[in-house]
Amino acid sequence: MQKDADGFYTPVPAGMPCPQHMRTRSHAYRLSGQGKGEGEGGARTECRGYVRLRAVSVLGIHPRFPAADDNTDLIRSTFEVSVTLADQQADPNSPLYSAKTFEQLGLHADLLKGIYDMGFSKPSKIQERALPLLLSNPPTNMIGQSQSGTGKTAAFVLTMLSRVDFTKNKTQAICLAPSRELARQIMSVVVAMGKFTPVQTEYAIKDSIPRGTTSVSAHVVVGTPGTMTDLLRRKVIDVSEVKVFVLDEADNMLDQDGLGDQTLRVKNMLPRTGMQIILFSATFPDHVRTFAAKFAPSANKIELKKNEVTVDNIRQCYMDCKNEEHKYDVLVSLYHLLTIGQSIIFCQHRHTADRIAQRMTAEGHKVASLHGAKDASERDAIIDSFREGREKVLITTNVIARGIDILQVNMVVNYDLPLLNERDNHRNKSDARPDIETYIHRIGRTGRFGRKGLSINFVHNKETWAHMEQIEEATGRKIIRIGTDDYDEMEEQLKKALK
Ligand SMILES: Nc1ncnc2c1ncn2[C@@H]1O[C@H](COP(=O)(O)OP(=O)(O)OP(=O)(O)O)[C@@H](O)[C@H]1O
Repeated sequence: MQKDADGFYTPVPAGMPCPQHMRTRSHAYRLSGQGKGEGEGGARTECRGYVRLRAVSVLGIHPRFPAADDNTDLIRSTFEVSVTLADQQADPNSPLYSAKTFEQLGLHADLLKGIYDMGFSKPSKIQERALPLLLSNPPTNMIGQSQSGTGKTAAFVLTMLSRVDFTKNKTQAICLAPSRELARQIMSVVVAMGKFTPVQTEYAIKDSIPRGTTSVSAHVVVGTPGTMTDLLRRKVIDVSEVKVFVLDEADNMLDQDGLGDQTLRVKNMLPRTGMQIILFSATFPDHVRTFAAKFAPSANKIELKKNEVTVDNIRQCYMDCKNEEHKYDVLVSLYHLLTIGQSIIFCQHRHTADRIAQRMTAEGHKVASLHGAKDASERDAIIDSFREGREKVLITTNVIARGIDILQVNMVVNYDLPLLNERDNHRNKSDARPDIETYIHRIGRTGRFGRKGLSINFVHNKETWAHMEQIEEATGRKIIRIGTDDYDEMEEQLKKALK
């Protein structure tokens, strides 16, 4: 296992023996088809790795998620991983479908090497459609929408890397994301895809650049809007040569009730002409679309219809809880199922996440909690530990609702359904409205790139019931009931969902 300067693990080359599982996203991709039940894959790669015997589950699901650092119960596995996404990538109705190869998309040979090294074999639909538009000259802005987990990151990372002139030691591409966790993840993709290029990278996230640094000239800078604004204001980054400006989770980044002001401030400090602006998200609600079109004028647009926004491989369920306290009991009764793969529990407030985590820990369960009130280094340690599979259950807030890509996550629980900002809601609780976009992003933390996933919503009163119905209507997807008192039924339903 190797750590680079930023604390990321260096990808293990395709086809190499695997000493440690789940160390990098790219590597994790190659591994995630291990065992049965993942016959849908397409990228054929193999791994002779270690399998944790203890991971055999009550559901009979194969030990797909080998983990952690203790080697005591690891045995050398001899079976091969063959992730055959081919079926889905061959289905024209799938968001993973493409009629083209990466070669046909006009990418530089060094980037092709990076892509194949990550275990990708064919583009997804968004990559096939967006890349030729993104790479054509003169550069044209892009507003791109595609379902969660369908490969948007690769589309904009390849564009940034394609447009950088590596002979110049100047910042040429800037990417903003709504959370430090997502910025770090995007950077890991830049590093992996740019492995065969001389790309230099830098973060613009809290505590990433030592005080006193006066100049950053890395080719690609990835960060969050607050820190980026600060660095640009202090002229630490010379932006005169910036050619590409990317907003991941663009609807969130442009939302006037969220990060919109800060993002606009960043844009106003970047070159006014000749800069390609790229906006990507799985959701673009109507109230942001108009602003997005102004922010990225004359953009090529790739849009989804409202009923296409969620993917079919995520089974959406709900559990009818008696009251707030019963939600906790139900969560605890689910614990065993939550730890078969990995799971993320979303709460509306930080204090709820902390309280649940403390209670569960006190009762002997192993869970982690992550939210924006924790300091930067603690946040990094928690998400890294979860990514590496050391923690199986992560209790969190909306801070990681978007973008986070951890293939082993097969369950998402909405302990609290997402609500629109309280300031948007009327004081009267019954006027609160569900945050449909956040719901779509939260459940999208599972079911990545064609994998199966399950989301469970806890409803416990008239309001939450009404919110769930509104979500059903807005997404055009049925949410199926799972009983809370019959453990066998619960298990049976979960088994069905993950099959
Ligand atoms: N062409 C490909 N072949 C195989 N795997 C791919 C391909 N493109 C992307 N992936 C993998 O699919 C997963 C999801 O990709 P990514 O995180 O870019 O999704 P996304 O569309 O940005 O999702 P979100 O909307 O949640 O941010 C990642 O693990 C990525 O490595």
